[in-house]
Amino acid sequence: MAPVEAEQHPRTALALAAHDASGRVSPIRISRRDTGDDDVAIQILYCGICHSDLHTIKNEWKNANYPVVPGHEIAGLITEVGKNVKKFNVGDKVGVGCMVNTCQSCESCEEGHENHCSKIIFAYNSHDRDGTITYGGYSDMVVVNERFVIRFPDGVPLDKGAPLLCAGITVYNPMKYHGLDEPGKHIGVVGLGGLGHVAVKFAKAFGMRVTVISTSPEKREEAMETLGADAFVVSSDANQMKAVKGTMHGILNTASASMSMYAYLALLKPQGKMILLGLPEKPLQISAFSLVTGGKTLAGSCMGSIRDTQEMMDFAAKHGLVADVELIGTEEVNEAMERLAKGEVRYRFVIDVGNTLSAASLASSPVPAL
Ligand SMILES: NC(=O)C1=CN([C@@H]2O[C@H](COP(=O)(O)OP(=O)(O)OC[C@H]3O[C@@H](n4cnc5c(N)ncnc54)[C@H](OP(=O)(O)O)[C@@H]3O)[C@@H](O)[C@H]2O)C=CC1
Ligand SMILES: O=C/C=C/c1ccc(O)c(O)c1
Ligand SMILES: [Zn+2]
Ligand SMILES: [Zn+2]
Repeated sequence: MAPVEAEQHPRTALALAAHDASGRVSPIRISRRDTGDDDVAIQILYCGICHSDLHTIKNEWKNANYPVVPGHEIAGLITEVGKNVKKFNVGDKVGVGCMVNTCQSCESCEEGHENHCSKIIFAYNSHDRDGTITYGGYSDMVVVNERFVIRFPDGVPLDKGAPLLCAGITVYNPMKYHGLDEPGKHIGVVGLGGLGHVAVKFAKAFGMRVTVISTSPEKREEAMETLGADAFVVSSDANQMKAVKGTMHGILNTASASMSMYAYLALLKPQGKMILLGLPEKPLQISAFSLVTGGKTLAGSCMGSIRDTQEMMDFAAKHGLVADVELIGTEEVNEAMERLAKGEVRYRFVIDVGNTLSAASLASSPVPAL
């Protein structure tokens, strides 16, 4: 379907958009739809920067529909509700994650696993029902069907809670559905970034033993002392890897780049499971022997349903679990993207949209209309 020009929508909003595969964003004026009967309008205050945003704007997945306005860790306040809206009121603290609609009638949708709907509409870079391309949370407002809106529980702050809307649910979901939420079990977390660091926190909240497997020796101290990991293994150190061989019930693999799976699969116990979460640009390298020997399972997991996302947020509130964030202004996003590409973030950049994305704050840079 050819994209319909988005300026047909009646409302204007400010946003940051990528226009090419350079990995950079710049201010833009976009349009948003009016608040429909089943919609809420949200003033966006914070938005996390997920590595998927970077994969997408660099066109690493070869599906970018420029201009791309990224952002699917959206937190803010409801400013308007449509006449059929039942769950929310003006002023409520809410969030929006990776999806903003699905078909609502297929088997996956009916079973409450709408994250697996083949007609899923992602928060950005996706064809919406009216043919326009969706724009994400690097923007001052958004209009979303209420079914795809998450309530922020008391005690979860909007800035540190925003990353839970993608990173949080993406790691919580496989823990819940693969039996990796049981006290005493040993879980490995590959990659200590946005997903990885919240995986450590959820696993500890479930009472598990957690080992981080990282390419970055400099993350050891923080992983163990601040995040609460029980052990830290540098993947390039054969002795360290050997010491934990065959000890893990499960591994969450959050690496954003391609890798050889051999040494990582060797860390699993017989019948252990590795769950792939990372979506690298290039294929992974794997030998059948790594799986067949020991009867191991290699699985994938994609985000989580709206029901599970709300459950995860409520669990986070109960356990005082939030992301470790570096709060940045809109003018720092391009530098943040460069640091994210190098694995330098501790551990999630969150854009302070409410305080730094306004026509006045962008006055020094031209804001082209789309
Ligand atoms: N399945 C799903 O539903 C979702 C998938 N994703 C995907 O998950 C991945 C991670 O996202 P996010 O946590 O935001 O990214 P981050 O960049 O924050 O973290 C990724 C981490 O991967 C590790 N890493 C990087 N390169 C390599 C490598 N060559 N070998 C091993 N480890 C490596 C680094 O950790 P260290 O320094 O510790 O080695 C890095 O910090 C992305 O590909 C993203 O697109 C994201 C959300 C949802
Ligand atoms: O950050 C989350 C992205 C998840 C995702 C999963 C599957 C897929 O095809 C995507 O384009 C994104
Ligand atoms: Zn994401
Ligand atoms: Zn569906």
